Amino acid sequence: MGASTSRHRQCRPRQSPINIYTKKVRYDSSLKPLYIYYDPKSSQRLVNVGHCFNVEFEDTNDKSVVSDGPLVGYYRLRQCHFHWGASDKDGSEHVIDGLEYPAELHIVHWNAQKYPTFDEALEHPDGVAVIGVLLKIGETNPLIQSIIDSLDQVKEKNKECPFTQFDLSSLLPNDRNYWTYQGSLTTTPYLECVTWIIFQEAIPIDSDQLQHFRSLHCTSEAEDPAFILENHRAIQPIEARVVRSSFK
Ligand SMILES: COc1ccc([C@H]2OC(=S)NC2=O)c(OC)c1
Ligand SMILES: [Zn+2]
Repeated sequence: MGASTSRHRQCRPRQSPINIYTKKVRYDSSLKPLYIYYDPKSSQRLVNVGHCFNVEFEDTNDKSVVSDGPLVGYYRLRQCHFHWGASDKDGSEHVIDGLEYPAELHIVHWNAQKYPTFDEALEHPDGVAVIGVLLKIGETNPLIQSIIDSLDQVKEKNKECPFTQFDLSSLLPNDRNYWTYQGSLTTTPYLECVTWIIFQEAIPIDSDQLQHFRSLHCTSEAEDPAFILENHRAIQPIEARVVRSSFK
């Protein structure tokens, strides 16, 4: 390989999302059950960030955290958001044995035990922990409906509104079996700072609720309106990584 190509060939060995090929997953008996506690008083606001909407939480204290599982120490809850597709046929970022789900919830936490700020944590391989929850078409989800009922207040990019007393833990699946692997953020700058924890069990959302996500604007009030029809990244090469499971 010529010097010029080697200089330009970017080495990014741990990009996300990936296809989780369950036949190649390795059960790891040393993986502990996850400890997850989210205080509804931590939720603060709903923000349209242009490519999606975030529910943002107070992360100046340790009231809402995840620990154990594959993690060392505790990670503080910062925000959650969804990824979806232009139709119900696709939309999730992670794919299971080639099966795409219609959407995926990301719950973003950072290693506040080791790093002083979220922005600093983004710069380290153990800085961030994201819980991924797959969504499947099913009955109306009342928790997601509580978000949708406020989406009209953040229709345009950069708009935000108060969003308090949100019980995020009620969105988690009952079954806590999970897959875990080392990966990255799934939007630019794709920083390789994420320990991924993907639940095996999907949670329900109905088709009309998904359609509300697609009605959000990726444009500000001052611009001609355009919609966030989809915001999921294509799967990336697994490279030398192995996905571990907490279950046989
Ligand atoms: C500032 O906080 C965040 C949170 C998430 C992401 C993306 O990575 C994952 S995971 N989902 C995404 O949309 C991000 O990308 C720069 C920054
Ligand atoms: Zn995400």
